[in-house]
Amino acid sequence: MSNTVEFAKMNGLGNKILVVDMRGRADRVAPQAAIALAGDAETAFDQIMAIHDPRVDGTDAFIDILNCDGSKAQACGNGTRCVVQALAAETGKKTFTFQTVAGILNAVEHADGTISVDMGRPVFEWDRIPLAEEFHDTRRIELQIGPIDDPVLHSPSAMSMGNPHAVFWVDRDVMSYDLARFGPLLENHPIFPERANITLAQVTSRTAMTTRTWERGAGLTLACGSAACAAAVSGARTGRTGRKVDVHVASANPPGILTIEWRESDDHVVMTGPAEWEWSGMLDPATGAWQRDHEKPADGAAAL
Ligand SMILES: N[C@@H](CCC[C@H](N)C(=O)O)C(=O)O
Repeated sequence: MSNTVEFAKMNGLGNKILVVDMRGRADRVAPQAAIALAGDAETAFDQIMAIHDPRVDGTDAFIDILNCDGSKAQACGNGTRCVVQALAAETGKKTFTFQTVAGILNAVEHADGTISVDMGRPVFEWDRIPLAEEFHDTRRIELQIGPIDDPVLHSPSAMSMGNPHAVFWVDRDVMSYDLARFGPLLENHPIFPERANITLAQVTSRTAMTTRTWERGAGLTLACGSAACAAAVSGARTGRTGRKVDVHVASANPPGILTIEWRESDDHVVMTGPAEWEWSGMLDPATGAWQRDHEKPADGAAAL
């Protein structure tokens, strides 16, 4: 293979991530390369996190995020934790500042290996989420699915965490809903002009909830970090929870929790959770051709 770059296959609670090192280059991972990598069982991923040279002073990198359908995403919480783990292993640094199309993100790797990402401020205005119609109060928008007089899901909270989210509040186990069927209909509903990530959330206490997400551009994934942030913020915003919540991601594998705090002091949302390196290799960002390199290092640390 010519024209190759290093990449790492990683995951955040099972959310499949390819961290691709595009530093020192002017091109980007081509959407057709992403689609080819997504279609191969070994490199199948939910998001690519492409690390580019910094574009503004004071940042460590610009991160370009692609979904497995080749579309761009503005935010990816689980993927950002993977980038932090990979760069921390490479550099020994513990704190990072990244630029994404949605803005600047600060992140830190803690001594226990968990990673916190400051995901920024949530956005609630209907035209900035964006929604196609004016809603004065986006804590509960008019949208339902199923029989008109007995909807299966209805009245989600809508918001942007850099990317658009709708959170449906449910009383039953989130795994008991046919999200594979409803997800695509809701993701592509005309109310969401840029599509949306669709989450089911069951609140279990003032400090805990369980979620499951159909991701825009990726479908059913094992975990979604920005959706966990959206669910936690929407829980607090609608009075269902306090501002610090343990989000149990129902389908996560390995099982796990994301702790989300919507800080009163500065309105920022901080997500804390794990990241895991699986293996590394080289890929061609134009075509998606790839080959595997390293086996897992003894200390389990990420390696690009
Ligand atoms: N898995 C991600 C979310 C990725 C982006 C999303 N599919 C979108 O298009 O907005 C996460 O952990 O946040």
